[in-house]
Amino acid sequence: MKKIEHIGIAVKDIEASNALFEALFGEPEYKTEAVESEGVKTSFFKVGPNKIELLEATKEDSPIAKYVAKKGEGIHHIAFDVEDITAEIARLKEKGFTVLNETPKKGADNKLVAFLHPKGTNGVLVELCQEIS
Ligand SMILES: CC[C@@H](C(=O)O)C(=O)SCCNC(=O)CCNC(=O)[C@H](O)C(C)(C)COP(=O)(O)OP(=O)(O)OC[C@H]1O[C@@H](n2cnc3c(N)ncnc32)[C@H](O)[C@@H]1OP(=O)(O)O
Ligand SMILES: [Co+2]
Repeated sequence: MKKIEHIGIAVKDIEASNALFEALFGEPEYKTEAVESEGVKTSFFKVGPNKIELLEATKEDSPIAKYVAKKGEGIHHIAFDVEDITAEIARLKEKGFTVLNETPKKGADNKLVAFLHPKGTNGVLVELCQEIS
């Protein structure tokens, strides 16, 4: 894994949270994108070299809707940048991690993504991200 690609924060109202995080960071979001397959609207902020992803659910069975209903708003996942997501999935499976989608799927911001189950990672939902070239 190369670096943290982004930190994902689950929110109830992305418009209100965009204003809040703009006030916090001093810069507005640089991108917004809906990802239908995950049932989310996202927005992205740059903080120096780091990236924050806000996620609001757009449907009831979205992972974000379930998470907010159970735990409330807050840090939902940590995403790591990887060179070769298919190789990384194979390596982590071999190590005994539970990969939630063995076939990488299209995420936001031009990435292929895969997730590890938080039950196998001390309660942290881990996302792997590979830049689509
Ligand atoms: C925008 C695209 C992409 C990007 O490009 O960046 C994204 O970031 S998409 C983000 C949203 N998508 C996902 O999260 C996909 C992966 N997640 C899942 O497949 C599911 O959420 C899950 C992790 C398998 C949980 O689903 P499910 O079992 O249906 O939900 P439960 O509510 O029953 O949870 C079971 C268990 O897991 C705990 N949990 C759930 N989510 C998290 C989390 N984010 N972090 C830590 N723990 C989590 C939940 O609390 C339950 O625990 P117990 O209550 O102790 O059983
Ligand atoms: Co993410």
